[in-house]
Amino acid sequence: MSKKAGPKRPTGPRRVRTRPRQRRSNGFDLRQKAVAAYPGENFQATLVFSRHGESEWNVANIFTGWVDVDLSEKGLGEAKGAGELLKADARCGELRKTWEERTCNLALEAADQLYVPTNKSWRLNERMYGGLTGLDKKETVVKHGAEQVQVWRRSFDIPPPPLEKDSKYHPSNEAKYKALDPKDVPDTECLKDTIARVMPYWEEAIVPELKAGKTVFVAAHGNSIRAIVKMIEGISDDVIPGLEIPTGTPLVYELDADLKPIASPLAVEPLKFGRYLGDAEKIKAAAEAVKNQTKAARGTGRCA
Ligand SMILES: O=C(O)[C@H](O)COP(=O)(O)O
Repeated sequence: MSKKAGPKRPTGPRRVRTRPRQRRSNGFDLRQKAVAAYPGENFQATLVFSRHGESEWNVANIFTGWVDVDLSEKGLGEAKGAGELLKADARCGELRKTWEERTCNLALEAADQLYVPTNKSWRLNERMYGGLTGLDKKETVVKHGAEQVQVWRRSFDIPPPPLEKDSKYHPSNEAKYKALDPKDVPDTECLKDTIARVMPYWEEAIVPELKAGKTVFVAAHGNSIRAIVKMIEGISDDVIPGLEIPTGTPLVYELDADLKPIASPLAVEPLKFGRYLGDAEKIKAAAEAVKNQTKAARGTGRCA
């Protein structure tokens, strides 16, 4: 069968390409890089977490929970630094974030990705610290003892004491939470409670983008990130107390077609799959500093 002549190609001088071929978006190149880096792993998508940059209450060592506080000068720098690291390593396709928008916006601006579609949800908020909200962490140790405070901070299923409904820190007294179903507004939360309210968002707002092969950047909080990471890494209830999340430091997961994490040689215990971007020694020291926020000064028994 003779080939039917296709449409007549316009005659006249051939258009000379005056500009170099437009490079595919970095996203595609980085995706190719990731696919090439994990041959045989059936790479599907990249997931990046970053805890917010250091906040003013982190500096003051105050239990924060759902209270929305500003970033410190150092935290602003950390947020920008996270974006600079992202720029080199992960082209975000989607952004999921909490109400704490400062870190996201600064990070995406530094990564030249302010155009990324964003979505925010209270479900990514920090664990609600209940009756500890607004209290100094070291003074709380002096009052209740280091062991009890460690249980409240890092146990899997033992929450801090509930916060009084009439407290100025109770979310039900904040306009931005007025639309929430009252049953979703906690008086206190343990990590198990945090997981229970983060997971519906993970399934509905993050998984579909990952399944579409997009790089999703989740800017959230120490314990809401611990909640998702526990599930991704398969960390047990008795090991999870040992996981600390430093502020403003991108944590990258490459996921396979079943959204299972691909092991990374750069992962640091108790992580097996996630790799932090940045200086490993600085990151280790920052995670240790989070752990030591409740440590009293050596030998005095008083708070440092
Ligand atoms: O809510 C807070 O105080 C911090 O953001 C997390 O505190 P933690 O490291 O003591 O859990």
